[in-house]
Amino acid sequence: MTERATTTVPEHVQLVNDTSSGPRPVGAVVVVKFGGNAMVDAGLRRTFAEDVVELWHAGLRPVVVHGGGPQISAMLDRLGLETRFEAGLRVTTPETMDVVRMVLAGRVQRELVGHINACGPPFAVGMTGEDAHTMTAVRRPARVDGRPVDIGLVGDIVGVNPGMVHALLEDGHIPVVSPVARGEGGEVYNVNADLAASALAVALGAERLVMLTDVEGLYANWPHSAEVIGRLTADALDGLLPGLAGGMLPKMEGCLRAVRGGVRRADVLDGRVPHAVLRGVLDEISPGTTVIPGAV
Ligand SMILES: Nc1ncnc2c1ncn2[C@@H]1O[C@H](COP(=O)(O)OP(=O)(O)O)[C@@H](O)[C@H]1O
Ligand SMILES: CC(=O)N[C@@H](CCC(=O)OP(=O)(O)O)C(=O)O
Repeated sequence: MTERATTTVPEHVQLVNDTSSGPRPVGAVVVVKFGGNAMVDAGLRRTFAEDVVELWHAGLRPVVVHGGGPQISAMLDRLGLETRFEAGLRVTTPETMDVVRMVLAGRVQRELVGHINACGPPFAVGMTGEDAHTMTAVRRPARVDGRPVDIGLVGDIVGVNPGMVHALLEDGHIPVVSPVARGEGGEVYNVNADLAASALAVALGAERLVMLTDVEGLYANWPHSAEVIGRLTADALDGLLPGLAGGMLPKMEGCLRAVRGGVRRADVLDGRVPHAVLRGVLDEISPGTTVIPGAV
């Protein structure tokens, strides 16, 4: 039998027992999706981090899922690789997947963790859906004008194991999750961040899902009008989905899946407004689009 190795800590190394955030009872979980378009402004990234920390101090347990579409496209452009979207999802070749993972986990997530930790405690911990097998995905089939199209390594989440996220919350941390998932056979998938946030919210039994984006909310008859739909039920949204396009399609599909999966309320908020998260979560009436469960 092999003996378990023990670690001897040299005297000059101080063991830091960080009790400043520390384990504490887990309050209502709020999953906040921070969209790549709202993230391009450095000032907004800072106020977003302040808000997330403020939510934690208010007794809530925020979990951040971040996007990074514009940042991925900029890197693909620098590398001379093509950017193409179908039904709001990036066509992902194996080469694209490498860039997606590098930008999301190596850059966007790192910066966000740094911003939150500059405002903490509490302190943020970054992870991707691959870590601890948190998110499992299969290849997502896509149809354009009724015809099947190959969008490559785009994943649809089929399983969420929220244990690691719960553990971080219980230890007083703010998890920051990149939307990359693992396939059953170990392959890696690019998951739209709205759909990743939605799946995680359901698995965590979150009270709220908040999606920050670069418009005021869901517009009726977009792009012909910019009239925000303030509040709508899951069934009403279901009826609207086939008429939606672009980035709003996965976002609203994510809201629908969340409220149908038990989340009490999903909001799409204008992330260009400073402190949109704090206002949106703490105020009963949010300025964007609110989706609630139920019939029309
Ligand atoms: N009905 C709609 N209402 C509002 N925005 C829409 C609508 N349909 C498409 N869009 C587009 O969706 C975009 C938001 O989605 P996306 O670019 O994926 O943002 P994010 O990076 O925040 O996820 C808006 O900037 C807008 O161009
Ligand atoms: C499959 C798919 O489209 N994945 C997205 C993941 C990032 C994302 O969703 O970022 P935003 O929230 O900023 O749009 C992408 O590659 O752009």
